[in-house]
Amino acid sequence: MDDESEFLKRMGQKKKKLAKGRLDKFYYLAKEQGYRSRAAFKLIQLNKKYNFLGSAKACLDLCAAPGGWMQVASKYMPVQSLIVGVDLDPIRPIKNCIGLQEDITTQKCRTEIKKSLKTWKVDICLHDGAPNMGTSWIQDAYQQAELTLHALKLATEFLVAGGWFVTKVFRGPDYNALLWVFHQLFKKVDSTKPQASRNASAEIFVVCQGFLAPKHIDPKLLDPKYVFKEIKEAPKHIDLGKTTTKRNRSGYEEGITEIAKTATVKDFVEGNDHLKILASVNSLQFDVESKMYFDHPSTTTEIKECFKDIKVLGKFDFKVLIKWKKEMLEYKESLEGKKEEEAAQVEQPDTNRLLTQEELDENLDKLLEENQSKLEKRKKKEKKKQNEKKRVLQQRLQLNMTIPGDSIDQIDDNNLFDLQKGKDDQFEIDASADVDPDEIVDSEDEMNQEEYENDEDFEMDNEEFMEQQLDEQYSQYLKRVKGKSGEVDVSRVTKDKLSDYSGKGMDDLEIEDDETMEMKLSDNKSSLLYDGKKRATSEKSASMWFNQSLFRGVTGDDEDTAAAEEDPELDRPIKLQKTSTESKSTTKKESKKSKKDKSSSSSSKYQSAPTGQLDDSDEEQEDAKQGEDNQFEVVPMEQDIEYESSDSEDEDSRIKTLAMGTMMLRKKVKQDMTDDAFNRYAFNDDDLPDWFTQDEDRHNKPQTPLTKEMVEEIKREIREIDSRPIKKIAEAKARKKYRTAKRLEKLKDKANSVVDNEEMSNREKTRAIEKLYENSNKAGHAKQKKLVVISKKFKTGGGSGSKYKVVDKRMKKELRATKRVEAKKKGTRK
Ligand SMILES: C[S@@+](CC[C@H](N)C(=O)[O-])C[C@H]1O[C@@H](n2cnc3c(N)ncnc32)[C@H](O)[C@@H]1O
Repeated sequence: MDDESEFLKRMGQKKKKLAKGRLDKFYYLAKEQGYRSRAAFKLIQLNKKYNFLGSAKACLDLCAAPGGWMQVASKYMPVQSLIVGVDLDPIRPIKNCIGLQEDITTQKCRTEIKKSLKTWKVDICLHDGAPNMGTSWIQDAYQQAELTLHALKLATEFLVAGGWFVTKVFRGPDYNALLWVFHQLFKKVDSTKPQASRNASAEIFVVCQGFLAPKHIDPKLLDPKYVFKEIKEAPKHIDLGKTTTKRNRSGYEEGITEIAKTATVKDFVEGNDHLKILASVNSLQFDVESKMYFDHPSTTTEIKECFKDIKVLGKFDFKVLIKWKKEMLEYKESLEGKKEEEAAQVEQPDTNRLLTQEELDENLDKLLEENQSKLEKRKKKEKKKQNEKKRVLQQRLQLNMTIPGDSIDQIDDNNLFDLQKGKDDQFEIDASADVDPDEIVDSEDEMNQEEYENDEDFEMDNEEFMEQQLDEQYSQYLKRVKGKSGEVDVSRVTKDKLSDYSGKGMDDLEIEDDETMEMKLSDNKSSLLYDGKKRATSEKSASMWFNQSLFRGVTGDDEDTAAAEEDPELDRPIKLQKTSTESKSTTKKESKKSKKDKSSSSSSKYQSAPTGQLDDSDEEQEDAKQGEDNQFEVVPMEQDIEYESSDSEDEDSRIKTLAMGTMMLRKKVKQDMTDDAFNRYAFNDDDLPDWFTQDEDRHNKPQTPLTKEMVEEIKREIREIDSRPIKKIAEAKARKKYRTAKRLEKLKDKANSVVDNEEMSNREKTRAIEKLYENSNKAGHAKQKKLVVISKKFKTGGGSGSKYKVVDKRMKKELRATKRVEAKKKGTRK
């Protein structure tokens, strides 16, 4: 019989009522592997840790039914081992095992075991007993301890010296006393809790090894009356509710007279400190006031069982209880809410009656308050958005993702816009000339509705923020991959982000684009208000903007810039479009116009001039006209041009460019290549999805007439150039070579003179020549070996014999200078 069955048996439950959650993996594993109880895995795990079964020849299993441990013992012990199992309940026969139906506390059991073992002693005595009776844990814990002591008594009788005793113990008041006894009889005592033992269970397994087998054991050592005497005699009063036991013993806490502390389930559910309750009581009781919780369908048998013995609850049970408490609290609140509603219905029978003036005022006040709070929320949100934008902008600036002119411009233009707004309301009226004021209010209201009454508002912000972060990282990634300048990617990414951003249409997209990239040049200087400072900044920004490589090489660019410099009429401020919030209130007409602007921008790729003069298209002329009306002219955004940055070009593309350049030296090839670069169908598509354009940018590269061989040839040339030594090294090497040649020549001369010397004998000549070579070699080595140490403080001095020559920087320089001067003097004298 396993623990849960035992537990439920004690609680008067049947196994069928067992909550499914309690049937864990070991239950199913036991079923699968044919073990009679899940407890079998406890022994398997204990044996894995201590390996007591492997070498045992005889085993006594006390409290063995239904026989799971016996099965394990017969499996892990050597074949032909003797296994005797004893239990109150009958044990179904197990191959090669003996089963006895006895009470282990009786003398009869002892005799029966003796009969079965004959003259044998056992190497291991197992005990997994659980007492069969009891109403509270404390009582059962004592009985468990008592049973363990009985098992130990049997073990001392039948164990061989050095044998093992493995027993289950409940961690209760008698636990330490038991451990003490074990220590008296065994060499080593270990407490462990195998994985298969539930956390919720207070059981623990004590593995005693090396039975000392004393000749005489004091009977008091194994007598519960004595072993647990101290506790028994403590002057404490027991209150165990319905049941009383023959013994008095302490509870969990020292000095507490009442062992079983209880609280009501109502206290637990409705009280403020439910954790404190759980920590301090032994059980929770359903009283009359808790009846509503008792009857609730979520109050399962498992929960009721948990309430009976709080102290043995595990983490999982605690969680279940806390969840249940939460649910009950909600249930209670809903009940109260219903009651209140009913009461209100009773009190307010006629809702259709006419409201009094006071009630009307009250309602109005409420409405006003609500609106006020909404407005405040909106302001806060707007401020937050602005701050966020500023932060992102700063980040981009730090990462060089946005050119400074761009950002300054943005701020300037916003201010410029404000200035206009402040000085002359005419502009605002102009900007929304065709707008029905009611419509604006309505649309704003709608926006508010959407923005501030939506619960997901905050999440949207977070998402947006996250998006931004991702975008930034993506742009950095693109920068690395493609070696492009950051600002281009940023513009694209920003655009992507905006188009992806749910809840924002194309209009928003255009507006946000304005904030980052798109600029407008006003045709009519006089119609716009701006002050000098800002104009200067704008001009600076404009010049920075047009100085970008993007505008280099664009037809007419130079002329336009030059013209702008010369013609004061063209000397005008750069204007950003309105900020997002202002623009949101613009009319549909405006948004339509911006769409047109956008389409015109995409259709005029590679031909757009910074002034935004778009020649042929009627649409564009119309736009220009409209722009004039609104004091704006749209400068199409150059978005998809590939910027070649020589700095960041990788080796391959540099080589390809070089090869192309070489090819283009021939006029015909140059012309062909230029012609091939244009396709009359290219860039004609409007409103292409961003993912498509991006992909196309990345992969749609012009087919060049370059051949592999050409590229390889250039690569080889470059490699050859790269492998050449640098000039200084080459010179030094040449100098060395020259010096060696000279030395050899001198040596040769000397050797010749020795040879020619008629006064010397042949022997003398040979020696003299040998000496010459020796000396020359020595001189060369000595020079090489001389190390120069530059010391600041002159602390380490090298004596005359030292191979180090210690100098300081100053001295070295001075020495060189004097040598130089001397050399010069010599030169002039010559
Ligand atoms: C948890 S079960 C043992 C399970 C067993 N180890 C297995 O693997 O199948 C506890 C057993 O202790 C037995 N028991 C309790 N008190 C006993 C006693 N005084 N004498 C013999 N057996 C007892 C119960 O009958 C019960 O079968």
